[in-house]
Amino acid sequence: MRDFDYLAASAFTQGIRANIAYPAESSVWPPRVLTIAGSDSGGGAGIQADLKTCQELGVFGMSAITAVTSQNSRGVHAVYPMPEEAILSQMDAVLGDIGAHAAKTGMLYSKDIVKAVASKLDDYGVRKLVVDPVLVAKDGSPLFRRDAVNALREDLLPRALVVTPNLPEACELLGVEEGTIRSVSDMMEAANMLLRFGSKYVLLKGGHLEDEAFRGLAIDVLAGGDGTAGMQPLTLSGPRIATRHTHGTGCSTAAAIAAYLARGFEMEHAAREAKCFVAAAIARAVPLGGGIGSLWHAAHREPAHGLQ
Ligand SMILES: Nc1ncnc2c1ncn2[C@@H]1O[C@H](COP(=O)(O)OP(=O)(O)O)[C@@H](O)[C@H]1O
Ligand SMILES: Cc1ncc(COP(=O)(O)O)c(N)n1
Repeated sequence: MRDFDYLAASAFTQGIRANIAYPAESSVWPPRVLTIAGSDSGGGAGIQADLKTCQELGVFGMSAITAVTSQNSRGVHAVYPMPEEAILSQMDAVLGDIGAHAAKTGMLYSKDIVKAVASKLDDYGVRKLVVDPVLVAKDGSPLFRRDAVNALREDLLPRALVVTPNLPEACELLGVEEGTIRSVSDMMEAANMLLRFGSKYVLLKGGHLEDEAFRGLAIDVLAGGDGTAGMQPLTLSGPRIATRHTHGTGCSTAAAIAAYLARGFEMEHAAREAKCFVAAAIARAVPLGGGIGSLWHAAHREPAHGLQ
């Protein structure tokens, strides 16, 4: 089997090939996703990654920018948070007119921004909410103020359909030392503990996991669902691609989940398809700049993947 041939079997690619017939009503088609996140001038993460992902996955992407970052493959040079008023005004403009079938939050930076966004999402009754609790960039630069963590826990997670932390973010949310989650079984325990903050699902991403027993694999854990808190979570696993060019993996995963949810997929299906989409984009990552290169979002439709 050629690398990533397995992607050809995904429901999404089959759907694209078969030209999925969407219902004609404009309230349903095209499916729409609002991303509420920071701008990454380097084009690899944040709003830029989210909108590329939406376009690739057949949904109409819209944005409310929470902060402008001057960023490239080597790191974050500066962060300019937007005034809350400007963020809420973007959300009103989009949600009050075009509407969104799902929303995704990324970099929210401060307690005040988290609280304001949470309350605005309530006003519009956005139910399919994917919260990516973005805290640090791949080079380790902080993308949040410390006061945002508690607000994420108390104000946003209870409203989320799914929260998608990586391992350091999960430790921060749980208030344990970074590096505490060291194995897949630690991930399962942590994912169940994160459910206590009130999201319906937790997708704990294992890109940072260094578990010798699972070398060669990139494993995520999905916990939650109807009445399943405390039960054994699911593992979603795929080959670990040997590359350092992973700028934008987290944003693209959360945006892809939002896109699939907007298209009507159930959570497990959306998470599995998102993982396949991101795996292809990592396999074809572009080593632009002198640091950590970015994903290539069009990879899933390239002939090399047997998808056309
Ligand atoms: N080298 C890799 N090969 C394959 N999949 C990866 C790799 N690194 C991360 N992933 C996957 O990419 C997604 C994002 O994971 P992660 O890197 O943990 O998030 P973040 O970008 O927020 O730090 C997860 O589904 C994870 O399993
Ligand atoms: C504006 C912004 N938002 C999020 C990230 C995290 O990126 P990643 O997806 O690699 O964790 C980033 N570097 N910049």
